[in-house]
Amino acid sequence: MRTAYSVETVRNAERELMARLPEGALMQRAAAGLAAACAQLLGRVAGRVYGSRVVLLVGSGDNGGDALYAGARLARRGAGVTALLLAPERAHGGGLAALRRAGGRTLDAGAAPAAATERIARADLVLDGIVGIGGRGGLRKEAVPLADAAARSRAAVVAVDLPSGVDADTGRVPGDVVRADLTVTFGAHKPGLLIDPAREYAGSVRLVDIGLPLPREGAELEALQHADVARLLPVPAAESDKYRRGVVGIAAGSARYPGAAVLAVAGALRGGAGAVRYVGPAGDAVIARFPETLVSDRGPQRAGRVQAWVVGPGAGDDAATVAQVLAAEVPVLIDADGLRLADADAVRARRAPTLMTPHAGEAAALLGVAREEVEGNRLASVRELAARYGATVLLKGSTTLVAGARGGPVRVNATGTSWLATAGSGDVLSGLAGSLLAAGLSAVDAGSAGAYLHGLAGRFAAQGAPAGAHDVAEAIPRAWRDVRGD
Ligand SMILES: NC(=O)C1=CN([C@@H]2O[C@H](COP(=O)(O)OP(=O)(O)OC[C@H]3O[C@@H](n4cnc5c(N)ncnc54)[C@H](OP(=O)(O)O)[C@@H]3O)[C@@H](O)[C@H]2O)[C@@H](O)CC1
Ligand SMILES: Nc1ncnc2c1ncn2[C@@H]1O[C@H](COP(=O)(O)OP(=O)(O)O)[C@@H](O)[C@H]1O
Ligand SMILES: [K+]
Repeated sequence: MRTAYSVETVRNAERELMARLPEGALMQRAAAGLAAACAQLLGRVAGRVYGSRVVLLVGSGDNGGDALYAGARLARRGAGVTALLLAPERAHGGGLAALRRAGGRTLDAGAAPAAATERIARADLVLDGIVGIGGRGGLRKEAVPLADAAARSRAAVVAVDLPSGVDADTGRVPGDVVRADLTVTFGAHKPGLLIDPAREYAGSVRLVDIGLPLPREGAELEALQHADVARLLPVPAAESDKYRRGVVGIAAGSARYPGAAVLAVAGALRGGAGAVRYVGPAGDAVIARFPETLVSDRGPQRAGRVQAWVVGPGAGDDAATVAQVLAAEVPVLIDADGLRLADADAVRARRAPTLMTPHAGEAAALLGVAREEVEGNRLASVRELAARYGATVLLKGSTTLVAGARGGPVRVNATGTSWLATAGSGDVLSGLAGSLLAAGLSAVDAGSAGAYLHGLAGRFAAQGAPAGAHDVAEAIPRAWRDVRGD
């Protein structure tokens, strides 16, 4: 499991550790890890460290200090290092002295802007130490020309702790920001490194262990890895039968959208339940494609027992079916049209788990805000929805977030690919996650393991070329095998 901690938690852990260590020891650990990552990258982009050109963007805080000490280490290995100082009188004193001792140079970026951008243009590597977890708001205007020059330059850009300008705790991008190829972060991932839109600016992320004593409880985010998902996935035991494995009911599709029913069933059949029951007007289309489906036209209450329901994909305006499903005393996944048709009080009154799976537009409609507001504030939005509905909420998108009904760390999933932005792929996810619910996973586990498999399946289906939602469903077994190491 990968975790991310808030700035406040990181600061507390830092204080606790600093009290036990000699002054400056933590920054030296950070700088050593940072310099090692930079040296490795320089090997790739410039052939070697010796003789390479490194430019440091140095702000007024400890983030700049990290960059200066790392720059000193690279200078000692023969790199030509220039520090561009945004606030020369406030730059980290010890770091400046170390860089100068190692033969590095400094330049006042404000006083010599042309020389500063020219250095960046000719660099092999730019280290962004403008601002880290102490930053507020987007980049200040004096830093913007440096960030722009770095974006234009052919240099590899390495962000120190965070890309300067992103919001560490929320993943918001409130203004101008540095775009990095690699972010070297210290002690713990910060939420902004794992959540869009900020994540997109971080490039690949490397964590340097500096020994921070982080609390076992109290992470803001969790990201499942292969091993975590493998432990969650239901595998039939020798004594299993189809009913013990769980039956998932799919109440989806309409005369207008029969395909949504087919795709939800396609996901459900690959989700681990022992049987899939379909209720709705698209029975013929479902049976034609998946003859193993148990089809009923008698409505959810008389369709036979299920261990979980999925309701909503392609449902049109069938509010009565949604209401019947919500009245069932088994876990329910509500997606698509179901989100619009579900009565909020009926959702809150449910005793069995509820998993809601909106995309940003649907989440915005439920919250009564603009879509952009959800996209810019994904973490706050998913938590707010979960609290309002007393339900687990899975917010879809380039990074998928799953917030539990009772708070706790939010699960984040980034296994997906933008090829998944194709009509019907959400229907496949709803069937898949619903099947995992029927197999006995909690709503948070079903949502996050479902999103994990769905994202991987999307990658396998696409492999760099467009894929349809049915291709994604067909690639789910490959994603299972990949996760289980089979
Ligand atoms: N935690 C740990 O365990 C460890 C932390 N370490 C490192 O320390 C870093 C945190 O250092 P920090 O606290 O000095 O804050 P930092 O990020 O340098 O920024 C503050 C300065 O930036 C300025 N500023 C603010 N907003 C700005 C903006 N939008 N655009 C431009 N400037 C802006 C602000 O100026 P002011 O508001 O005072 O005018 C202030 O001077 C952390 O990210 C990590 O790299 C490691 O060394 C070791 C272990
Ligand atoms: N840019 C993206 N990167 C990764 N995954 C994405 C991206 N865009 C969409 N997805 C995923 O694709 C699926 C789309 O679902 P949804 O928006 O409900 O589409 P539909 O209603 O057409 O089925 C979700 O699982 C979502 O997380
Ligand atoms: K930075």
